[in-house]
Amino acid sequence: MIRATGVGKKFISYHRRATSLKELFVRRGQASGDDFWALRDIDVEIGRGQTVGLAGANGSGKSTLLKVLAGILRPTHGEISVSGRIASLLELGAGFNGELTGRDNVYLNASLLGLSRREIDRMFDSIVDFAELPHKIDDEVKHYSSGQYVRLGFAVAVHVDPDVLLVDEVLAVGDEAFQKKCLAKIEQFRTQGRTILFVTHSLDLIESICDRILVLESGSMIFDGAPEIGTRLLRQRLGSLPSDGPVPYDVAAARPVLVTFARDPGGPPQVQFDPGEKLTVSLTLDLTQDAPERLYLHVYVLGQHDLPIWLMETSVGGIPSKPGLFTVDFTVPKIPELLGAFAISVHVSDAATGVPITKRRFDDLFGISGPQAGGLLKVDYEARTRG
Ligand SMILES: Nc1ncnc2c1ncn2[C@@H]1O[C@H](COP(=O)(O)OP(=O)(O)OP(=O)(O)O)[C@@H](O)[C@H]1O
Repeated sequence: MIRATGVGKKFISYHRRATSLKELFVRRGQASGDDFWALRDIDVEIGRGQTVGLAGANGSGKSTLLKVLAGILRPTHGEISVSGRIASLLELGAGFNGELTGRDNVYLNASLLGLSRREIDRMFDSIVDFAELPHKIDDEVKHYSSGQYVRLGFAVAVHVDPDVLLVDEVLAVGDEAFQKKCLAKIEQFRTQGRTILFVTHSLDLIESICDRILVLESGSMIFDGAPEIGTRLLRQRLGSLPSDGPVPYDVAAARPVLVTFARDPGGPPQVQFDPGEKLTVSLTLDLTQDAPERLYLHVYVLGQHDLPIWLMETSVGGIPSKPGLFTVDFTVPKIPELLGAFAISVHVSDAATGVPITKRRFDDLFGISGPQAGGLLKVDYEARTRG
């Protein structure tokens, strides 16, 4: 239904004008004069009928990803494919023309989504009723409050019978009664098997209504999976949950849930490295209360056909016995002279038996590139032609 493959989005920082106060604040502190990657290497596939929450800190790339998926921004790299009618309610300012009346904007917007004039005529009153704006519908939209604007945008988006609904955090602008109405509509869409992707800072909301959470950090997708794990991870990253605090959890004894690659521990995630560069492989594990002590980790770096290239281990007891999510950083000061794409496989073993209690191979890859085009090892050589 929605597929993004290798999607990156670069903005040029020079003369970048903030279009909102929020952006102005978020952008402060970013180096100017550089290319700025708002999204990097995003691979995601969302199937029909899924309700997915998109979360992450301010400026992590959530709105940019929605705009790229909605076709409003063109990705710098990668491919997007979406099947079905896609309706989106993006940030204020995107979608409506301020000089036109609410009525004209409803017609314009719905016709851009492929509805005929007659179809729009038929649903017009229902849209206006849903938005609760009958007295305002013939005013120019630039005179609407942000809440009124969002009401109308949401009303159009849900009336055009979309297969895919993309909703930005704008819902938070509506008052409580309207938010409830929107959530009821989202719930109805869910039961009708439509696909919903929405941005929110409310992790409680994600836990209560989503099948899945995507977590962005500095433009990279650092988690894609179960809401209860993703929200805990994000709370930890945002500092609202102590990393060693007891968290009730009882699905498995120890589960590797996330791998990220960076130069330094805690540094910005990256997936492309050069030989000789520093590499940190960070593994996040989820440990339950009854996890056995004396656990240790084996981490295999796998090459093509899952061939183990090298092994990294913690010492026995290198995993806390306390429950919760924790991260182990394996830092390689100098990447060997290797080339290619590498995956990670993790075994959690109990020293008492030496038997792995959990294994997981992650699909996330990192690449080591160099001037040489093929092969696994970078070998110095000379080519000379004789005769
Ligand atoms: N048109 C643009 N030109 C340049 N930079 C941009 C543009 N739009 C967004 N950015 C930058 O890209 C980064 C990601 O922005 P985005 O709005 O996607 O973040 P977000 O996760 O939605 O944030 P928030 O939670 O604050 O809404 C930010 O640093 C932002 O300043």
